[in-house]
Formats: sequence, structure tokens, C-alpha cells
Amino acid sequence: MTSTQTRADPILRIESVTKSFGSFTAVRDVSLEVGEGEFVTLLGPSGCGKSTLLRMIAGFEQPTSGAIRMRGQDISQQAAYDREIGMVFQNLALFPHLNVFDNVAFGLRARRRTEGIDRKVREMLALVGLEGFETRGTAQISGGQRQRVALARSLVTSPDILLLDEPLSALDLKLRRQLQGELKRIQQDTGITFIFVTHDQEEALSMSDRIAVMNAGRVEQFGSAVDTYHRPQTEFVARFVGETNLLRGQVHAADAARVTLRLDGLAAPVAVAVPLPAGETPPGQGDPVAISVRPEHVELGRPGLHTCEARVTSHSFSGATITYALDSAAGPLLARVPFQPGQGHPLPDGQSVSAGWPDEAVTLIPDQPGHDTTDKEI
Ligand SMILES: Nc1ncnc2c1ncn2[C@@H]1O[C@H](COP(=O)(O)OP(=O)(O)OP(=O)(O)O)[C@@H](O)[C@H]1O
Repeated sequence: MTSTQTRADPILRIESVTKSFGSFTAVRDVSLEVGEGEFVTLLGPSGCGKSTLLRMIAGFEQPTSGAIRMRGQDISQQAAYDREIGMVFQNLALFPHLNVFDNVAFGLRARRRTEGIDRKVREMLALVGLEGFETRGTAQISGGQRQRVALARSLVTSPDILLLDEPLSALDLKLRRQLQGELKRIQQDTGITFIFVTHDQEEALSMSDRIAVMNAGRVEQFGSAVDTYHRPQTEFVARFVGETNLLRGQVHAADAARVTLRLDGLAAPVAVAVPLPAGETPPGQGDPVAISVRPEHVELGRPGLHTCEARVTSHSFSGATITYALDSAAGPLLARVPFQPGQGHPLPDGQSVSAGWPDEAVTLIPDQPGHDTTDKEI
């Protein structure tokens, strides 16, 4: 611990960081705290500023304003090689003229380490499952194995933080899913703080302790994977992280415990009771709001729910579930329902059904006037 560090200091604190390139602002007023040993993911569409933020943490770019602190110390102006931060890139940049062992040993030799290189490199190769590959050239191993070498090469110098910029995006889906699990295991085994960049929401949900969802240079929400999916705070987050139904309406009544809404478009006014998040001020009567209901929480033909009449317009079968596209008075709806063997055939197009959802499946999203709700692009 240094003289400027206190026990409460997180390993990384980003304070109101903005980065502009000429008149274009790539990262806007971002503040984040990352705890020791956390797996944090920056998630967002192409061009939202994820890599720029990561490059500022690494020291390859300087913030235009704001500060980046590591254990309390401002590192914003410190050179990249003076930071105890490793980085794994999307394009691996392994040294083609060096074999696997020498690629992994590179960082130790560059730091003029002379002792324990052999032991440390073999330890790293065992960690990433590449024992026995020491003398292979980088052209004699697969894409997934190359990515493991890149990871071992970044971990060998025992960085305090490892930054990973879309390290799995060049791999096919099956290998990608396998390496996601391995990366998570390696992060837990080593206890190193990981900051991972991806535009793949499933990847982010399956690996992260916390996710920072970015849109147009800003962090829209920073929270656990479960909250990001089940409690989106903005329309952008609700749409970008998974599929959702966004229904609009006005506040009918609100108190500290509940908010009741009337949804637009329904002939008979239907009230939807929504529990208000703790500590939040209730919205006023007549305020415009939206609700998010995930397709898997929309149930068809079940009595006792808040329902609206709907008509099937199409369906897609995916083995365990069927996703119905529905036309309802409240707008288009998606319903994803389990499909049991022996259940017969899916509901035909044109079939009338009542669609409903339980109270606890509803997330209230306050109206955000002028807010950018850029659609997801993956
Ligand atoms: N050196 C630069 N000069 C000018 N503009 C830049 C520079 N670096 C990044 N940008 C712009 O900043 C914006 C954010 O880029 P960034 O690479 O951070 O996005 P990203 O979210 O990582 O996207 P992707 O997922 O496509 O890599 C983009 O519009 C990009 O064109």
C-alpha cells in the first residue's frame, strides 16, 4: 500500500473521464469503480467508446479531462509500460518468429527477469491448457490455441489488472463458448481483476460480475449481470441486453410502494401494478413511462394475470421454446413459451389469444426525453 492509498480505494477508479478526438467525443463523462478481483465487462454496440476507454486505462490514450486512479493514485499521465496492467487484443499480435514458450516468456525477458522464467512460463501454459506445446511455432497451432498463448503471455508478468479487448470475437461460436468458461475459471484461479470488452450480450451476461453498458460514449448502467438483464434502467439497456417488449403508458397512481400505469392503446384501461425500486421517488400522475417485459415472461391464455387481447402473427420454433410474434392493442409483443413434447402443434397464425405477465416481471423505465435509444447493432 502506498502513502496515498487508503483501504477503501478500489483497484481502479475512473473519474468523469471524457475523450475527444478533435470535435468528436468518443467517451463522455464516464465514472466507474472496479473492485479488486472483479470481472467487469464494458458492453455496447460498435463505436460506443469501449476500446477508447480501455486504451485510456492501458495508457495508450490520455483522457481529455477527468482522472484514472489505480489504488487511489492518479495514473492518467503515467506511461503504459509503468502501469501494472496487461492487455489482450482482438488481433493477437503474437510474435510469428518465436515459438509458444518464447512468446509467453517475452514479457519476463523484456523486464530483464533472469530467474524462474522456465517455471513461470510452464505454470502459465498449464493454466491455459497448453502443456506440451512449448516448441510449436505460432503457425502450427489453432486459432483457439493462439488466443490461449496470448492470454498466457499477458498473465505471465502477474499484472494487477488484465484488459481484454474482444479477445474471442475471431473464434467460431463453439470454441468461443468453451473459452468463455475457461477465461472465467482462469480469472477466478488467479484472482486478477479483468476488464473485458465485448459487443456480445450473452458473453457479457455469462462471464461478468458487473457489466457497464455503454451507448454513444456514456455508461448507461453499471451493475450485476442479473440486474442488467432483469432491471434495465433505460430503454437502450432493455433493448440491447436481450430481447424485450417495451410498452408505453402513463402513470395512473403512485406511492412509495407501488406504481400503477395505464398502457397506451388498450380499449379498456388496464392498470399494471409495478413495484417501485427502493429509494426511488414515485413518478407523478400522468407522467409518461415505459415498461419492459421480457418475452419469456409473457404467458398466453393464463387466467389471473394482467392481460391484453392479442393475435398471433408468426412463430419460430427453437427446440425447447416457441417464440410467438403477436399483435396486441398495446403494440407488437413477443412471447417465448416452453414447448413440451406431446403438446401438439404451435398456435396457428391469426389465432386470438390473451397475453399477460405477472407483476414481478415488469420493469418500470422512466421517460427519458431526447434520450438516444440507438438500436442494437451486433
Ligand atoms: N484515434 C481516433 N481518432 C478519431 N476518432 C477515433 C479515434 N479512435 C476512436 N475514434 C472514434 O471513437 C468512436 C469510439 O471508438 P471505439 O473504438 O472506442 O469504439 P468501440 O465501442 O470499441 O467499437 P468496436 O466495438 O467497433 O471496436 C468511434 O466513432 C471511432 O471512430
